[in-house]
Amino acid sequence: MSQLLKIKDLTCRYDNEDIIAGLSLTLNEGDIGCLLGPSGCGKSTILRAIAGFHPVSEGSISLQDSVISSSSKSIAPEKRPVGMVFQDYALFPHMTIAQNVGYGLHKLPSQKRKRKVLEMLELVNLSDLANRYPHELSGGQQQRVSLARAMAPEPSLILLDEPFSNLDVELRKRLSLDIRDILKSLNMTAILVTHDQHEAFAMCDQIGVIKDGIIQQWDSPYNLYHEPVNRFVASFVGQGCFIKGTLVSHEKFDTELGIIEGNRAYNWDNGSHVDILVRPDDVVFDPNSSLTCQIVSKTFAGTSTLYRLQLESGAIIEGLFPSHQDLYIGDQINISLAADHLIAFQWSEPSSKVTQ
Ligand SMILES: Nc1ncnc2c1ncn2[C@@H]1O[C@H](COP(=O)(O)OP(=O)(O)OP(=O)(O)O)[C@@H](O)[C@H]1O
Repeated sequence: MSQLLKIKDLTCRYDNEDIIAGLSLTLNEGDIGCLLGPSGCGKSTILRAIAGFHPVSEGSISLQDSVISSSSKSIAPEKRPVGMVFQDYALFPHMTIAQNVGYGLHKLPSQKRKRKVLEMLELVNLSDLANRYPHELSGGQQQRVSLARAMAPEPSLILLDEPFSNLDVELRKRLSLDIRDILKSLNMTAILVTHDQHEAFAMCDQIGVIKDGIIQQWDSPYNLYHEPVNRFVASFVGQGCFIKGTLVSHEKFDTELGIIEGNRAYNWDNGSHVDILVRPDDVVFDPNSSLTCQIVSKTFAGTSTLYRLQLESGAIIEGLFPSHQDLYIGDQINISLAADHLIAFQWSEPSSKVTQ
C-alpha cells in the first residue's frame, strides 16, 4: 500500500505559542486515520493545516509525495485534492440536496455532473430526497449529504471534523459504521477528528492519540489498547486500573494477584516498583482460583456487566463478565488474571484509577 499523506515534524502556532509541536505521521491510501484527544489538544488545528486553513510554522505536509504545506510553501485550500465534512454539516440552505452534492462539480459537463450526483446520492442512500432542502432532512441525513458533497469531486483525502457530535448516541454509532463502509467501498483515504474513542475504534485503521499538541502514539486500535506506550495513552484509551507490583524477572511481576507474567520483557532492575495496567477484560470470574475480592459496584451493559472489585489491599480493579453471571454487590468472588499483553510503567505514586 502506498503512503498517501505524510506529515513530517509539523509545528503550528497561534500567537507565537506552539499548538502542535513536531508531529509526524503517515497514512496509507485507503486507510481511515483518526486524531483522538481531549478538548484543546490541537486536533482541529492539524486538520485545518492539512486543509490549508492554518499556516505551517515548521515541518511539512505532503499528499501523494508532493508538499502542500511547509513554512515556505502553501497550496491554496481550494487547489488541494481534499474534501471536508464539518460538525455542523455546513450545507447551503437555499440549495436542494442534489445541488449541494453537485456544488464542487461545476467544471463537469452537465450530463456527467447529473450522473455523478445521482451516483453519490445512491451511495449515501438518499436518492429519494434529491429535491428536498437541508432543513427538511434529519441530522444524520444532512451529514450523509455533506459526505456525498465532499466525495463527489473525487478528492484524494477526506477530512471529517467531529462529524457525529451533533447526533444522538445510537445514530452516531450507526452512522460511523455506515460512513466507514462508504469510504471503504470507494477506497477513500480519510482522517477523522474526534474525542470519542468508541467512534475512533469503530471507524479507523490508525489512531493518533494527541496530548498538548504532541502525538503520543500513532498506531492501530488493537495496539493502542494492548500496547499503550505511556500512561496517558493507557488512561485515555479503554478502561483499566493500575495495581502495584515489583519486577522479579524481565517478564514477571509480584503483585497482590500473585506472580503475573506477560509476553513483553522490561529491562528494569529486579525489585523495581511498577504500576501494572489491568483491563476489565483481563479479569476472569474463576471459582477455582484462590484470589478473592469483593464486588463494590456493577454496571449492566447488555451482554456483559462491568464490576468494580476491591482487592484485599483496598485497591480497586474492574472486571467485565458475561451478564448471565449475575453477581451481587457485596459478594466475595474468586478471580484470576488472563493478561498476555502485560503493560507496566515504572512509577512511585499510589496506584490510581485510569478509567475515563
Ligand atoms: N484562533 C485561535 N487563536 C489562538 N488560539 C487558538 C485559536 N484557535 C485555537 N486555539 C488554541 O489552540 C489549541 C488547540 O485548539 P484546537 O481547536 O486545535 O483543539 P481541539 O483538540 O480540536 O479541541 P476541541 O476538541 O475542543 O475542538 C487550544 O488551546 C485553543 O485554545
